[in-house]
Amino acid sequence: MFRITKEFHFSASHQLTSLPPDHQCARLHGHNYIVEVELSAKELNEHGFVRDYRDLAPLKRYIDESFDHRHLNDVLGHEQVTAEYLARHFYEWCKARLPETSAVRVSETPKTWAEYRP
Ligand SMILES: Nc1nc2c(c(=O)[nH]1)N=C([C@H](O)[C@H](O)COP(=O)(O)OP(=O)(O)OP(=O)(O)O)CN2
Ligand SMILES: [Zn+2]
Repeated sequence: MFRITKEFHFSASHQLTSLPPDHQCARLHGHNYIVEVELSAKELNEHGFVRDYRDLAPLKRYIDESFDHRHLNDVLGHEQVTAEYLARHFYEWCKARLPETSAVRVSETPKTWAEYRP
């Protein structure tokens, strides 16, 4: 199996309102998010690629236009804007366009990663 990954970066605010009020993430705050998309294939295409990295350009546009410098509770339309839910959201967006999508990871801080891999 061959696997490739590409990272996308954006900055955004969120507020996890279901957490207890003394949890720091119940307050409005922001992160410099990293989204890492993983694509997999048993065989390479005629160019020796799982998929051209350039084919992920629409995801960059989607992130720049809809997520960068926005409030994620508004973007996703719910209050549980966790790294886990973001990873699943981006997985489903990518899978609908790029069938080789096998997982998406999201980082909120330099020490944390959440992954969605069905
Ligand atoms: N499983 C999850 N736990 C937490 C999430 C999440 O999305 N999934 N999100 C948050 C906060 O939004 C934020 O990411 C804070 O994370 P945390 O690692 O607790 O933040 P710190 O950098 O302040 O942690 P230190 O240990 O002080 O470095 C919380 N949990
Ligand atoms: Zn947070």
